[in-house]
Amino acid sequence: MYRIPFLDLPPLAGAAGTVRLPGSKSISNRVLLLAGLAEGRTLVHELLASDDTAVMLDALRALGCTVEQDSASGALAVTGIGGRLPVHAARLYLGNAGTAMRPLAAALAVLATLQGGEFELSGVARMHERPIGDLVAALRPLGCTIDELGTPGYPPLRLRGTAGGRLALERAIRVRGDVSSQFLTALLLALPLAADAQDIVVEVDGELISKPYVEITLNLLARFGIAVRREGWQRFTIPQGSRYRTPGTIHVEGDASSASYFVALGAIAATGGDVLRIEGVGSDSIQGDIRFVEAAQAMGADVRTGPGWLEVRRGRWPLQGITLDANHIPDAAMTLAAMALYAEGPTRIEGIASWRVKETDRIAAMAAELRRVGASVVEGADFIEVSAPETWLPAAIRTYDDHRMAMCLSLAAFNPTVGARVPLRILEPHCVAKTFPDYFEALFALAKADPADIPVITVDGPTASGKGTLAAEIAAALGYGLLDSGALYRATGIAAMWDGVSPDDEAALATLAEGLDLRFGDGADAGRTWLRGRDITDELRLETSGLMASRVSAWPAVRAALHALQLSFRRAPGLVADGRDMGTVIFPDAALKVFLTASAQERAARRHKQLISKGISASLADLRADLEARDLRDRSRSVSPLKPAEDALMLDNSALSIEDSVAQVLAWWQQRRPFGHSA
Ligand SMILES: Nc1ncnc2c1ncn2[C@@H]1O[C@H](COP(=O)(O)OP(=O)(O)OP(=O)(O)O)[C@@H](O)[C@H]1O
Ligand SMILES: Nc1ccn([C@H]2C[C@H](O)[C@@H](COP(=O)(O)O)O2)c(=O)n1
Repeated sequence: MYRIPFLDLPPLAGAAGTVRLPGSKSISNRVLLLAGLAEGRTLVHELLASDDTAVMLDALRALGCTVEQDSASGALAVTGIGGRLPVHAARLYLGNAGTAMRPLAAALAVLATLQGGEFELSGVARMHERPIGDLVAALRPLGCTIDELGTPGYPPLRLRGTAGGRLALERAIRVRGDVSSQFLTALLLALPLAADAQDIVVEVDGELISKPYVEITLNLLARFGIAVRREGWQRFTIPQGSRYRTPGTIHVEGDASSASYFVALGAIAATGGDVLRIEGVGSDSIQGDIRFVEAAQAMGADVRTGPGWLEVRRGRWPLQGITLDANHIPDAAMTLAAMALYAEGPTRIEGIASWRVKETDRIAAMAAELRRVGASVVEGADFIEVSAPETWLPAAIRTYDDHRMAMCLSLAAFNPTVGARVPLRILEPHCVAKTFPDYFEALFALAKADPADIPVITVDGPTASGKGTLAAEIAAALGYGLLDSGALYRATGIAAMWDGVSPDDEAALATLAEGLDLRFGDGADAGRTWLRGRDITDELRLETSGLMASRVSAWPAVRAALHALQLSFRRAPGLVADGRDMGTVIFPDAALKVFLTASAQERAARRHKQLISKGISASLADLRADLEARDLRDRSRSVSPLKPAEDALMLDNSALSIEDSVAQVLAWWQQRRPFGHSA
């Protein structure tokens, strides 16, 4: 996940490949709560790992459930409380997870009333602005004691009761259904806790919105042994004697709302025979948002489906604007507003008043951010109408701590498909952690870009000037990839030493370089390097390897052999490359070129300190002599000598800290980008 203040997306021109979706948030949190209330152990496969499920898991642990990884299956094992509270007091922090706050509030209100206890539920500031009053209003007449600790009608809440209390269940429980279907879902998930002695009836006031989410609830309740009887969408009966029974094992299907971004991506950018395949959700989905596919098809997407998969190609182009009542797909409908950027005629999405009480006021937020990229937008209390930009603008997109804002607006980066070529900045991209922590990684794995559009920052300079350190920090700050080009020459030198190839045998060295079986680790292995399957991370940094690299790199055939490999590192969202000729030869079109220097004395002192810290003794004088000899060879060779590019910015960091150098380069970078500092 990109934990950085902003992520710049280069103009993206196409998309193809396969994406495996993370588990559905709605299913994950319902399954977790049901498993937590049930008796016995439930193995949950393909659970979504995200902020919203993390807060639910923390809550279950605090309430006395056991949550562990099952080593045999790799699934998450939840051992529930069997409807009996082992813990009678807890303070639960639920972030911004509506799917945790509402059902837990109902379940703990019921449990505290019947078995005694005191529970406080709170969340982030926005959670305290998201309504819960209708649920409180449904629970209080039953005899639940609920204190509203902040603004009436909103979390935080305290739920309390004394053991032996009873619930007034003789009459139907009434709940409003026209603000959020989560209130009904919360009651349906919680009330089986009290169905020992009688049927429990819940009646909905007003037109129930987001019915498909209630269908998910009913479907999962059935999986846990609760067969709710439904009369239309107004009356629901939980039969007497209902008891949660673990199904033993349950699989969470991929998130249909998350699928919408990739369906849209295929419709916009899977051209010329390319296909975008989405795995984890398909024609057999129990999620209402799967019907987003119909809306996307109406706009022109070519979508084929099967059990557990979707395949998308561009169909009609440009897409076609539609008018749709999206009450049945409230979350995925946001993606239609992003597709509207590529449509002929306006796209009007109606029946979406609930957007205003989600993670943010999504109607206002979408309107503001779509306008930022150049779209014309009309908004109303319960609709939004979007027309494609006449002129695309490079924009810094605010995300309002709303995962869907970030994911939807990222689709604006595909503007080269309509003849524009503007980059996009997504502010606070880590908000996607709520449902799809690796969303941007998944997007970049599918996206195609013209290499010329992928920004490169080069850092060249003499040995031990701090290039590697600076490049790694800049890459981390921008979420860009990293090319340590010296490592390629070092690895070639190591391979030559292993194979007994002379550093003077240009042809043999070039053959080695050409077939270099080199692998750079990522994730938990980031920073490690393997040559022919052998870990050479430490060997790579030895002074002997550096000197050998300096010798082999002087041969034109070796440099030619490594050229294409270096270019292949230029991938979205961008690259920081360090070496000797990054700005002069390999990436002459780099957007920013830095030539980093420091005095020989300072560089020798740094190298000395570095070696001593690794327990390697070295003489300062010898080190200085070695690095000066290496610099001389690197500067005076006939091909790609070490020298600043004509358009490089010089940075002498002899008297600068690492932080100062990083800040300077980031400041230069900001000046080069079209976004300015807007937020
Ligand atoms: N601005 C700085 N101030 C102080 N120390 C620094 C600075 N920049 C880097 N260093 C330290 O200098 C040492 C050498 O840095 P680094 O390995 O990044 O240099 P390099 O130019 O990549 O070297 P090489 O060309 O040999 O790969 C490291 O221990 C690093 O922490
Ligand atoms: N782009 C590059 C990178 C490195 N080299 C050569 C010259 C260096 O002395 C040697 C080791 O590089 P380091 O890891 O210290 O950056 O490799 C080069 O010629 N061109």
